[in-house]
Amino acid sequence: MPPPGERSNFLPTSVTKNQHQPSALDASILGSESDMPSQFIWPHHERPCLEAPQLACKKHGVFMVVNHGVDPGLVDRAHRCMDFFSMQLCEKQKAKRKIGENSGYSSGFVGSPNIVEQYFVSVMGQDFRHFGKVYQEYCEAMNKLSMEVMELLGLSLVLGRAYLRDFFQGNDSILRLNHYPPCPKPDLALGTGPHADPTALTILDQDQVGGLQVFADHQWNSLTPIPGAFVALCYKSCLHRPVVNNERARRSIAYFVCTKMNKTVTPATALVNVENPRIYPDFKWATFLEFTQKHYKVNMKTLEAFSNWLQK
Ligand SMILES: O=C(O)CCC(=O)C(=O)O
Ligand SMILES: [Fe+2]
Repeated sequence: MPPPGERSNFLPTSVTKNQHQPSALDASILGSESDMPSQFIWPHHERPCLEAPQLACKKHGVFMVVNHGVDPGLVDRAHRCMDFFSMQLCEKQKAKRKIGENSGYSSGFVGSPNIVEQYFVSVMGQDFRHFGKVYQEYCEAMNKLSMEVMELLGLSLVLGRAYLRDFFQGNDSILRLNHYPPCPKPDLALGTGPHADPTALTILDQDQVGGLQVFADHQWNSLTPIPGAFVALCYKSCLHRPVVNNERARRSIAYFVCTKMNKTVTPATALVNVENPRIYPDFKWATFLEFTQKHYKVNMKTLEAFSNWLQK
């Protein structure tokens, strides 16, 4: 683990859905096709800005998503429902995650219709249907947004708009609600500790308390919350850690985009060549998830460790 260095404020690149700017892709692909029929040319004002995700992913693996169209009222309701954490422990323990299982008190799976709502009702009872409905709706909004981000990432990798969106269609993504109570000795505690998410893309909404730090340019940098903006962590997502403080509780909602459980994860053939040979063997997402839940605590070397484990 890299040693914690100086902390500074870090402003990641922003990406907006409707930024009215020419992009690298516009210039290199559309510009060279002089005889392209007009219906295939992306109207200038609708072209996405690709520099931001390209730069962010190559450099530090984190960018902000603004102008995303997610209802701020829904994000607000999702945060208010986290008052769940103020309930008696015995109440919360009704949803306790069991060893070897992936859903429970602190994480839940999204996939089939109403699975989140049903989950809340089945483990907590009918009184919690409202929570379930809010998080169901939140997951659906995150799923829509994450597929739009996947389109941008696909374009930025010159794979085309559909490639990654199709790859993650019908995904078995995960929602995690994080609650960090105030800590009398914040210097001795570290939220969940430094880690890199093992999933393809994380869309995180942190409240305005602040505490998320990312490791970039050889130091820990605080990611100051921007109202209405989501933090996106992508590809081999950067090392990050939530830190706690001694005054205010802090909350965040993380949506981890995963493929379908039984999907074979394999590199896009268009990206593999002699200069860029493949590094990891094919695997099923379910096997990787099992590895991270039962055999290995995620860190920066998770994929290498998984790859070795698979080939044993
Ligand atoms: O709470 C945060 O800001 C980050 C949470 C996080 O990194 C995670 O849940 O994986
Ligand atoms: Fe994380």
